[in-house]
Amino acid sequence: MRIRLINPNTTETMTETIADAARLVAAPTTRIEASTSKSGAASIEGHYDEAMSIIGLIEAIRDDPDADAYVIACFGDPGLLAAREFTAAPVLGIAEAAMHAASFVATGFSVVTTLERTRIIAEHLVRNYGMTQHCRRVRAVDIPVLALEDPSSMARARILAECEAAIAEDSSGAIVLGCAGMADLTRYIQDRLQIPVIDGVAAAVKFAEALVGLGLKTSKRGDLAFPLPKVYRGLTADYAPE
Ligand SMILES: O=C(O)C[C@H]1NC(=O)NC1=O
Repeated sequence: MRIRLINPNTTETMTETIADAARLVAAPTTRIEASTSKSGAASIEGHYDEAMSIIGLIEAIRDDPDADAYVIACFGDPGLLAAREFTAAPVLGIAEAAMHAASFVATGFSVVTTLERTRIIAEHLVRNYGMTQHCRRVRAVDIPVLALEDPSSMARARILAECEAAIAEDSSGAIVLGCAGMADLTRYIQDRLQIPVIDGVAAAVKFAEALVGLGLKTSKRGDLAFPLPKVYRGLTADYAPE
């Protein structure tokens, strides 16, 4: 099978980190093809950035209509329901996937994300995904997303310390990494803290494989039916069904 992995921000190097994490767990028969949004912000750190990322996300799906599944590799899961309208293939958001995976291996988990403002957005996701009884706390290390790629930011050490605090203070049995850019930290943290650490990129890839293996596609009844055919002025992501 073939999964289209979409980084909705415009940072190619982060797409490479994400794709490496996906390929590490993908089945031998799964091909991971990664794309970086052609429009929007270099990092997504708020509602506005998420909104600005959705056209690029939809265009990435439009440009690869025959993937068996799609993964939105941004912890805000931007445009998840719009993407599920746009295609019949399964679409996974890394936040939703990570939270469900964590709920299968622990009775409570903590999320460690980047900025305070995205911490609040992650709390909205916890509620929207029905995870309030599983998520003990959402934490932020207060570093910008792109600092994850800067060794001088000490991001790795600060994230590890926040995970240690989560274990000591939150009664959590698992940690969810709250940013696609943290996808390369899973082993580093898990080996040091001896606790399940879930990166949403890896979780989403495996859930995509499972859904495709079950022959499940996105429902086209109700609110996830294909969009009504119309022209969208000024945009390139017109929806014109075959
Ligand atoms: O919301 C965040 O902090 C993380 C989110 N932003 C981004 O550009 N990729 C992400 O996964």
